[in-house]
Amino acid sequence: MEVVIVPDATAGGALIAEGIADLLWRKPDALLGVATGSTPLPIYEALIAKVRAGSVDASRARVAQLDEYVGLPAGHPESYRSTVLRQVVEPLGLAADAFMGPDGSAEDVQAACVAYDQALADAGGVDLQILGIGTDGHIGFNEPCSSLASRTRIKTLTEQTRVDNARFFDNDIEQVPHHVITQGIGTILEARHLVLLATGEGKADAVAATVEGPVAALVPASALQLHPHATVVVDEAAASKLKLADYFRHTYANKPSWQGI
Ligand SMILES: N[C@@H]1[C@@H](O)[C@H](O)[C@@H](COP(=O)(O)O)O[C@@H]1O
Repeated sequence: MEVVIVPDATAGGALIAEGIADLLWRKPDALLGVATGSTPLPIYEALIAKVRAGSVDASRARVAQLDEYVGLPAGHPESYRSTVLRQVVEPLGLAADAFMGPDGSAEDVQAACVAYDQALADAGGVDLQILGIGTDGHIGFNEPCSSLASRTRIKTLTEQTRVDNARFFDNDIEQVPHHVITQGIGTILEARHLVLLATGEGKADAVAATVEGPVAALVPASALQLHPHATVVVDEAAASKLKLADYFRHTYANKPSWQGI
């Protein structure tokens, strides 16, 4: 696992967008796994700016959702499908068929989960998966004690996650669904490169447990320790509880420039 400490969220977004640009250069039809929430926005903004400036050609890129609420009406503005379309797919100028996600309004949710895992495999697998992290250490919507081998499936949100996400629903927790579909941790680990961005002091405990704690289902993001190519990008505040922060800084400062993230 590589840990990169950046001054702020903007720098983190720029660094990861550069990594995506390198990937699209090597593989123009790369499948990008995208997370929602506030944290990845600087990544999308930096990538969209590169595309608009003509320095990156994302016209053949494909995008895959990480997770989805269950039971929101189709087209709800806070469904993750609507969010990813608005924040990533449309600004990048991608066609709707370049985008895939689990069907949160399916009658048979379990079948929709199995179908999504299959669709990811049929698409050749995710090349680079962007991840945020919940304050409780969740990735996607894999709440604490999710199996580290889990596949895409339905999950029940913790009260903490519903409180955290209420800001997207008029600060009304009653509007936040209880159930979600999420790529499983086993599914996420199949992506070729995992890139987790965490910013702000509120994520410092979760980051320390993820990076320096034991691999444990209690901290789902700690599964990144099992992946051969995982990059954790954190700002100074999110890095503030890392014991090895100086080592991570030294390592990154001395990294060969050709290596990228
Ligand atoms: N399902 C999403 C996660 O993918 C995201 O990482 C997390 C943190 O969101 P934020 O970046 O807004 O803190 O929120 C939700 O639970």
